[in-house]
Amino acid sequence: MDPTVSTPISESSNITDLVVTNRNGVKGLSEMGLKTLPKQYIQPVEERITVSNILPQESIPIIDMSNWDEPKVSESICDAAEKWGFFQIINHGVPIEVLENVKDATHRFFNLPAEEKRKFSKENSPSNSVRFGTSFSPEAEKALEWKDYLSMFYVSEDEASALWPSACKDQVLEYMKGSEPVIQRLLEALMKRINVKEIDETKKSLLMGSKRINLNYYPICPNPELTVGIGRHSDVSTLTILLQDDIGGLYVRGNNDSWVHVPPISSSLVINVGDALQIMSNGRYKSIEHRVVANGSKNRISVPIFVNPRPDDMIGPFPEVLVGGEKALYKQILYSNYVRHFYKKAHDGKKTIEFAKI
Ligand SMILES: O=C(O)CCC(=O)C(=O)O
Ligand SMILES: [Fe+2]
Repeated sequence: MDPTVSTPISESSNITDLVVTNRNGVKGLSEMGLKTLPKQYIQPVEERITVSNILPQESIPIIDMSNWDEPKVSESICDAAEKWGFFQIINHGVPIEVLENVKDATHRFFNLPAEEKRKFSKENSPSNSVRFGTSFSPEAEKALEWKDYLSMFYVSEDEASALWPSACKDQVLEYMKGSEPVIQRLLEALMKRINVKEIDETKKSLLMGSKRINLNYYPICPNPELTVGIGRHSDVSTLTILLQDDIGGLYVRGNNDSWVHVPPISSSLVINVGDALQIMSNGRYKSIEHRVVANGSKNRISVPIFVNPRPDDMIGPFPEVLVGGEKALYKQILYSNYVRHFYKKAHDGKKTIEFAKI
């Protein structure tokens, strides 16, 4: 072959090697300036977001938490969690500076040279609890997602200080610490409505016994309409606290086949119910499908904290919810088995929860 004629990268079968195996990430691909989307990223038509299935007039609730001890604030939180499973909070008490710092830290990490980020890939990472990767589960996916991520499971402050990337660890830890009071308040309000009057140590473990934080990076995409940033899924958390930048692109399942945009609101946090809370509340609070579009002109970031049970907790509907004779919809399952089931397949809407159904 004439060595001066190189194969256009978009036609190359080496895309998966470049992005996934060699850990350059989709950011590495994006920065090569390719003009068309590689076929590995082309989603089936039904998975793409088009104008025709968006409801522009709808929006998820926005809740002002400045007077969080007033009953009407708790009521709005519970109503939003029951009706939407998704809402935004403002005046939540996490300092703006902490939020800005974690966004800067996210850019700082992803702007590191590929060889620095690769130190945290599956095969190189100093710990199983820190992982740099791309897409969601590339081995199981028919079409890849246009996203890179750094995922960190929180074990302890010491472990985080020693093993998390120095480009972001301090800011990420501050954000996790700063969001603790609001997580506690949200869970207290949600528990009261379902008859759980006190969050004792056992409940605390089930509701917020472990945390995972992800830094998501969605680079500029040549044909955003043909792919997704993240495919349809619900989270496996009890609650997710999501910080997004000012670019937008997160959509939440509305009625029927429609999708509702979550517009960025400066200094707000997006809260959503995850599968674990749906199970514990016996379906009273519902985890809702959501997805992220790819963007043709801007690099987007988001930073979700997944508030989870501990991996070795057994989860199921709380006895307090069933006390009036309500039938349990879900069985008792080991949380780590549930999570394993989630990660071993591609994103597939709300199918994971079938695993827990009676
Ligand atoms: O980037 C977003 O807005 C949402 C991210 C998300 O849904 C997730 O990481 O589970
Ligand atoms: Fe999510």
